[in-house]
Amino acid sequence: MTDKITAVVPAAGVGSRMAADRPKQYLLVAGKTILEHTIDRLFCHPAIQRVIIAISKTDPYFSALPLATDPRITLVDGGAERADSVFAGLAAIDDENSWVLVHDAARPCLQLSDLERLIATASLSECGAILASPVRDTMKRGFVQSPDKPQGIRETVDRENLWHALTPQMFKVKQLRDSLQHALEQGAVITDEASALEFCGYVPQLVKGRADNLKVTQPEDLALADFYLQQLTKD
Ligand SMILES: Nc1ccn([C@@H]2O[C@H](COP(=O)(O)OP(=O)(O)OP(=O)(O)O)[C@@H](O)[C@H]2O)c(=O)n1
Ligand SMILES: C[C@](O)(CO)[C@H](O)COP(=O)(O)O
Repeated sequence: MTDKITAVVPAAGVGSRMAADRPKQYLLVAGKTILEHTIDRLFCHPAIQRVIIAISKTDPYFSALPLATDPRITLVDGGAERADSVFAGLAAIDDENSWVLVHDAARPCLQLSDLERLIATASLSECGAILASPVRDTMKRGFVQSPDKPQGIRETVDRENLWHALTPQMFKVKQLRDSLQHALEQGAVITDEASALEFCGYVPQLVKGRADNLKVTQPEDLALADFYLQQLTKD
């Protein structure tokens, strides 16, 4: 079992799809900012003793949070893309043989049971593991018929063994740092940590996670996140 894990939380995004008056990680839900809920969820696990948060260089919000004086928190400057922010977080970890768990600031509803299962699986895996949720809907691939028309259906995608990648995603620091560096240097499009390892030929494992571990992305997600968080505080 893994007794010490560092978490890296990319929180330097602008939340353009949310179209709010501030980045979505600073919107209030169930009495706190989304970022604060996310950090609270991570510290629920005793193995997570340090959280590195990547925030924008011009972030005016973080310093007003109680988190700003939490000794378990380290701040780093985020980058242009999520992968750059994660890479900056990894640079703040000295022990490259230790475990790192990357979790989106925008996923505040993570449950301890999922965190425990991810850690248990990843710590026994050669290539780490990620939380993921099996696709439940019929999946279509669209195509642009013309700029002024809705996309048409190109095909129905076989959803057998198709998953939504979630976070946290957990790996050994060196394996993730080297994979991310190589993939980015090769110009690969990296939207999650596992895709960097895949690019380098590794096979991370999928751990079935709860579908309520949503990434708050657009306005209608706020009410759902509030509902889920209210349920969590009742437990
Ligand atoms: N340059 C970036 C971009 C994103 N993120 C973080 O990565 C997580 C997942 O990204 P996403 O949901 O896409 O957030 P945003 O990029 O802020 O949203 P949008 O794409 O709507 O602008 C978020 O916690 C976000 O803060 C980051 O740390 N650095
Ligand atoms: C990492 C991630 O949460 C996996 O689904 C997701 O890719 C992050 O959101 P983004 O919009 O791709 O940055």
